[in-house]
Order: sequence, then structure tokens, then C-alpha cells
Amino acid sequence: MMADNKTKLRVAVAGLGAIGTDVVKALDQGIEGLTLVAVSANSPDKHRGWVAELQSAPELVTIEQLADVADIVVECAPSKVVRSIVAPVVERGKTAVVLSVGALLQNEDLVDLARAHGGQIIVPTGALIGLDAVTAAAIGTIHSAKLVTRKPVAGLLGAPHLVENNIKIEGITEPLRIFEGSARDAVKGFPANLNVAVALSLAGIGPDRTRVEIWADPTVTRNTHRIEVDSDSARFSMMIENIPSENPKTGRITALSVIACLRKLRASLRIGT
Ligand SMILES: NC(=O)C1=CN([C@@H]2O[C@H](COP(=O)(O)OP(=O)(O)OC[C@H]3O[C@@H](n4cnc5c(N)ncnc54)[C@H](O)[C@@H]3O)[C@@H](O)[C@H]2O)C=CC1
Ligand SMILES: O=C([O-])CC(=O)C(=O)O
Repeated sequence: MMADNKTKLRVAVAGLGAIGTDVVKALDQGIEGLTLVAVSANSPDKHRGWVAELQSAPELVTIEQLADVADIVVECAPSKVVRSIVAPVVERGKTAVVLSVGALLQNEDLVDLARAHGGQIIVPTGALIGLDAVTAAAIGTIHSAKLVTRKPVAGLLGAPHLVENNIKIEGITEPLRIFEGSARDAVKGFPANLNVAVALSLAGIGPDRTRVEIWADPTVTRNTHRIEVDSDSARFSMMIENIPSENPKTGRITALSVIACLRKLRASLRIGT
């Protein structure tokens, strides 16, 4: 990172939706060692008012400009723009925090780019649970890793897998398994829903060996993720039941996970892997 311990790292946020807005507000309220310098939005005029009232008065710039003005860029945007946000950051040896993790599978060279230039890509635990244990187990041998996701119908509508296979979930009265396969295929079919599957796979045994089940479940109101891991050090299963944010596809805890991740960057006491 560019700054030394006494200098604040400059942070920018790309995308002012459910996650980005909360992250911007938290940065504005103050996170140890960090300062908010810029934000980027698809419709800047919609955000000019409240952004101008922030204490830190960040600049509103395009996603391509973020890497020039910040040391850390937090991507909270749709997966299709991840490359445009992350490539210039890591090419400058800076840090990108990536939420649209699924996009990393279509852009695997971004990690190579970061390696070549001394940059870093950070994937927070986000909507999931237990990536501390998965990364630890992966130092040894993980035999199997599985994710079972259940979402209310509203959190899944419009997913390409449903549209392409003509799977109708509106009006179902019982849980319906709508996908079973690898994490790689899960995120192709559900790009706005299954970032967590890719995060689990990158922490553990990769997108082809990580198994995923997705259920449309009219009996739940929360986005529910259960991970099951068997390894030579431990066997564990963990479940998280996320209250949806104003974006029904996204759990409220996701923004909090990003804020916790940013706090860890310069905190005097750091808990967890
Ligand atoms: N890793 C994880 O655990 C999770 C990841 N996500 C992912 O995080 C991303 C953000 O999620 P949300 O905030 O819920 O989405 P959202 O749809 O509420 O917000 C995305 C924002 O990005 C803006 N945007 C679009 N194109 C842009 C551009 N070219 N420049 C600047 N801004 C642009 C949109 O206008 C929108 O305001 C999504 O890709 C989502 O799938 C969501 C939940 C959990
Ligand atoms: O449950 C959530 O908050 C969203 C989600 O699964 C994802 O994007 O991976």
C-alpha cells in the first residue's frame, strides 16, 4: 500500500447501491487510518445532493478515474464493470476490495495483474460465513466443500438460469431446488446471487470442485447460506440467515462485512484470520 502508518490511506467506492451507500456513510463517519476521497455512480446526478453533504466531501468521478485518486478502491457495482474498476487499481500496485466476486472467474488474469504489479485483491466474507475456517482448512487438505443457498422468490427473479431454462418460480408454494452443480456454473446462472459460492470456492478447493445447491423457497424471508466442509483438520457446517437489504438479492450484513474488512486494514487490534 502507498501510505505509511502515519498517513491515512485514501479510499474510493465504486457503485452507490445497497452496499456502496452504507460503506460510504461508514467511511464518512470515520474508520481508523482511512479517508474517503472519491465515489463513482452510474447516474451521478442522482447522488450529487447527499454526497455533497458528507463531511469528507468525496469527489464524484468515473470508475476509470478512481485508481488515480485512491489507494484502495471498493467495488460495489454490477459484475459487468468489475474489470474496468479493478484492472487500473491493481496495475498501479494498489488494493481493490471486490464484492462481485463471481466476475473474478471470467477475469482470472486480474489476479496475475495484481501479482505482477504488487497490487492486491481483497474479497471480504460478504454475505457468507466461515471463510476464516475455510482458508485455514485449505492450508491442509479439504476433501469436500458445499454451499446450499435458499432465497425467497423475490431474491432470485430474473436470474439467467431461470430465464434460459424457462423455470417459473413466481407463485410456488413449496421449496424448489432450481440448481445443483459447480460454483463456476452457479455464478454463471445466478450472477447477482451466487457471489458467495465463488468466494467459498476461492477460499477452499476452487470453482469446479465446490458443489452448490440453490433453492427458491417461499417459506423463508431471509437469504440463507449453509456451508459444509470436510477436511483433514476439521469438519464444519455453518449457516447464516441474512435479512435482505433494500436490494432483495443482497443481505444487509454484506455492507457490514465490507466495513469490518476496511476497519481491519489499519486497526491496532485485529481479530480473526
Ligand atoms: N460478495 C458478496 O457476498 C456479495 C456480493 N454482492 C454483489 O455486490 C455487488 C453490489 O451489490 P448491491 O450494492 O446490492 O447492488 P446494487 O444494484 O444495489 O448497486 C450497484 C450500483 O452500482 C451502480 N453502477 C452500475 N454501473 C456503474 C458504473 N459504470 N459506474 C458506477 N456505478 C455503477 C448502479 O447504479 C447501482 O447503484 C453486486 O454485484 C452484487 O451481486 C451482493 C451481495 C453479497
Ligand atoms: O445473500 C446475499 O446477500 C447475496 C448473495 O448471496 C451473493 O451475492 O452471493
